[in-house]
Amino acid sequence: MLIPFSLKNCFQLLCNHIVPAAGFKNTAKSGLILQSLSNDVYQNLAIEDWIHDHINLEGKPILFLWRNSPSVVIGRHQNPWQECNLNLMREEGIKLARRRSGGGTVYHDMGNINVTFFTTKTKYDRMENLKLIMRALNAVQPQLDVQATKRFDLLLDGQFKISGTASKIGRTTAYHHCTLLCSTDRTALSSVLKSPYQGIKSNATTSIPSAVKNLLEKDPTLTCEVLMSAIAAEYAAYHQVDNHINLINPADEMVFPGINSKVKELQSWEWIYGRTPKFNVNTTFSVLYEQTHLEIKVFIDIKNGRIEICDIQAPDHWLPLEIRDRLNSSFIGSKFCPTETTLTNILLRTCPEDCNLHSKWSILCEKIKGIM
Ligand SMILES: Nc1ncnc2c1ncn2[C@@H]1O[C@H](COP(=O)(O)OC(=O)CCCC[C@@H]2CCSS2)[C@@H](O)[C@H]1O
Repeated sequence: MLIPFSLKNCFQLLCNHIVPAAGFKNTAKSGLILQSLSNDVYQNLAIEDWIHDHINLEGKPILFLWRNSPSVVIGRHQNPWQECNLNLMREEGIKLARRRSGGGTVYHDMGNINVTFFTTKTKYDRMENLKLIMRALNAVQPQLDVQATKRFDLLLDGQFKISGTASKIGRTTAYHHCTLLCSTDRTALSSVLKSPYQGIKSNATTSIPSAVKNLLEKDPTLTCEVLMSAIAAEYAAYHQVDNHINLINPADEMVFPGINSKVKELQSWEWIYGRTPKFNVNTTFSVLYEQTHLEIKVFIDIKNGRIEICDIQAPDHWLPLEIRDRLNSSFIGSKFCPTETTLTNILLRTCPEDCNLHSKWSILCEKIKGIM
């Protein structure tokens, strides 16, 4: 049963969960089922952080159900240039988010359900949570063949991934979150999770691609709504809590004090791109200039998302050495990002009056933007 949460009773409920150190009495007897009213990936990830940071989960686990508008969610230690097609995502308005948990990259849309299990660190048990999801699935469709793997994926018919797992373990609390593919756009999923960028070297965590399937393709009655209610019902039965799905608004500062600053941090360039482990790009491209093909070599070192070393090598007769060196050093410190303003300003700073050089540098800039 869905119960819209009034601000007052939501606050009350959450207060009951807030750590006693924050001055609130903790009187809640059992767990809680929450569902987000927002489809914004940053707001929903911020709710996870907020609960992780503020709530005393001792004897009171929380289940959080949420869905996002089209987004790609990378793991904490990943490289977005290696994992997805950033240009396509920009064109299609698909958000990019970096989560706090480790692991690989997944695609979310309204056909994908996210399930977060919050517990104390001692009660944290991913296999137990996956078994709960499997029981929920079998309760609505007993014929489904779903198995959990050693990596905590859920496989349909022994071969198609329908769920991926990640987790964050804090000092006292932990959460395990997983996806569940119900009716996701599989074409978008596979095109967006294909990186077109060549020559990247890094130690970042790499994703493990699998063949995926939607539960709705197996059985058209398995809609997101049906699956979310089934998971909530199974959770309520297992943890002996109310079968209410409490709807929460992650934009509500009254209920979640400090939530907006968490959202801002998750949306920031510094968190999404700047947290990428150090990497380099070593590539070559060909430029057509006055009917001749020129080979341009590029070597760029990127640290904290910014260019640390830049070595663009073009034939000397085409781009004088001195200019090339000036251009290379102008890049240092710039964000590795095609909308970075310094990319265009470099042009004016380096060769303010030379039209010929301007046009050559514009060509190079466009090519370099293409690898960002
Ligand atoms: N939504 C979704 N669900 C299941 N599998 C997916 C999904 N999107 C992509 N994939 C497949 O998984 C691999 C990556 O697998 P890999 O094992 O590398 O990574 C994961 O599974 C991470 C799961 C993170 C879950 C969090 C829960 C809330 S926020 S995100 C990818 O290349 C695709 O083949």
